[in-house]
Amino acid sequence: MCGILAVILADPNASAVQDINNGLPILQHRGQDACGIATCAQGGKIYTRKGNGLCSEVIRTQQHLMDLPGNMGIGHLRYPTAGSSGNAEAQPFYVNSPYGICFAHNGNLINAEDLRSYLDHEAHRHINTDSDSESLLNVFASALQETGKFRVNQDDLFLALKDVYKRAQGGYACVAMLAGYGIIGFRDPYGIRPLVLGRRKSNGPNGGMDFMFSSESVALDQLEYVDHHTIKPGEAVIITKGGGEPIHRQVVPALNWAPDIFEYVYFARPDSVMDGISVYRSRQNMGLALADTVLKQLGGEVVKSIDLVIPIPSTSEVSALSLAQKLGISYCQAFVKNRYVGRTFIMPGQKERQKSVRRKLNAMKEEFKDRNVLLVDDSIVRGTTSREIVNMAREAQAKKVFFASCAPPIRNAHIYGIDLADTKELVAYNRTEEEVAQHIGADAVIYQKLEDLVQSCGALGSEVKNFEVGVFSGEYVTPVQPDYFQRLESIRGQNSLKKRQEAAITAVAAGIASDGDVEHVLNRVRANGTETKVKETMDVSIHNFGDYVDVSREAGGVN
Ligand SMILES: O=P(O)(O)OC[C@H]1O[C@H](OP(=O)(O)OP(=O)(O)O)[C@H](O)[C@@H]1O
Ligand SMILES: NC(=O)CC[C@H](N)C(=O)O
Ligand SMILES: [Mg+2]
Repeated sequence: MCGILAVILADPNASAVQDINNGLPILQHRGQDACGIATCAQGGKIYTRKGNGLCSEVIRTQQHLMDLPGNMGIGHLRYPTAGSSGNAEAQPFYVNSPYGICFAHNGNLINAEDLRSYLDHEAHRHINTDSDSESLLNVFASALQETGKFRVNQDDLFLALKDVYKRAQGGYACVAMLAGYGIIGFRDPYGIRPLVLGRRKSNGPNGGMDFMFSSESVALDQLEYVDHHTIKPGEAVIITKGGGEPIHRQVVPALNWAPDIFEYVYFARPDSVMDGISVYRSRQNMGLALADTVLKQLGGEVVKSIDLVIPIPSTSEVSALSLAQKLGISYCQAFVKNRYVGRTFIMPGQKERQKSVRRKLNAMKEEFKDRNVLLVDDSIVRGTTSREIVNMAREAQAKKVFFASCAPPIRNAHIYGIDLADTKELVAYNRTEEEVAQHIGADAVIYQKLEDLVQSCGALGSEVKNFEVGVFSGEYVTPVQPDYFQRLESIRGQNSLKKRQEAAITAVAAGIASDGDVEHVLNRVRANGTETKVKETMDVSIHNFGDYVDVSREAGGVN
């Protein structure tokens, strides 16, 4: 899952990077691995700064901002999908031909390999990373190159995008910046990934309008961009640097309008409106519907015996409150969150995630002692959070611990940009609900019904009635090649092997461990407690290092 932004200001002397740098932290919950900004100054010169880390780690000083001049630019926050988490895959990507294009993508392509082969054999374009986004940019650039023109116009751009739509399969919401020309936003024909456009009166001497594209409306709200327009499936919008109104075009007919329901369940901020649906309201509805299921599944007597409904901060708070109100049970925020620890699920590396749940959440023991509690979370994915949390409730001497999830059991891969986990890592994979309860140590687990989840979002008066729900149902909104899942698993396997090898080679080269096979080297690194030293030598963030060691442990090599 990623966050994208693009800004173009009416005043040619104004600085777009301010808005981008203020907007990215508002979308930080969408990606914590890497961050980047590219701007374009007068004369068409492009400036970029990107790398691994949070935005505050990548854009650290005033000088960094001053090094990004120009009145238009794009920004990206990365939570990687199937590629790697290396610096080289941080976005925006740039190609110099034709015209100089910068590109930022939220989503995941399910035919990335075919695109690479097309780019290699037919378009003769070199792709330097494993990122599907780099391929997508090059498909666009190649189509644009076909015009053979010295300068392009809007029709050329829309035509090139038609080619992108024809070739790219999967989920994608994208922003692009053409040097000296303007910015573009477009969205896949199924409307899986979100994109919204807003406008603001310019403060510049000549008036006019500033424009911003964003993954979520909350960034537009906070930066005072109004009059929000949801980019429709298959629609593209161009805004040129000369001022003037955005140019909208339905480049290809919409094949559906099925936003990813996981945005409403977990990813988006509650104060965003996506595809006309308030995330906050959808979460309230999830809580109400889940209350009915809890009552049905546990029965009136058991529900009466529950003393407290307790949310797992932060995402489930809205739903847990409406659930508590509907069941007439007291609501208690008995887990307190350390606001300086980020989202745990989107951290790379199981060990890091596990540690972070404890660092992030603290149980107020006196609220649990001798009470029956119903813990509510938005979803149970790997079960990392729920297992730790139930444990903490038990340590605090709760009597009965029930666990309710606003989302149904997750048993399938997410293939459109929210890289949930390898299916085998999903706690509900090949487990019944009772087995999940046992695994996380709860007295019972109550899952939302899929139809109730869909209804919670779909009943909110938007045009959107369909949702992408493949993680729950195994049925995906786009056609998927039959061997795709197999290939996905194999890519994941190769990636984890590559990471283990890199870590082991570094450890040996730095003299931290003596030579041996990969798993033995990593075993020694862990046993000596020299992970940090290897990390420093590798110059990767601490999160990423967690991943190196974890994957080796998951593979059975390190205990
Ligand atoms: O079953 P798991 O694999 O643990 O994943 C699910 C958990 O991860 C997320 O929390 P996270 O800490 O990422 O974010 P939040 O603070 O927004 O709830 C989500 O809200 C669940 O609590
Ligand atoms: N989660 C995303 O949207 C990621 C975008 C892209 N597939 C990447 O890995 O960089
Ligand atoms: Mg959570």
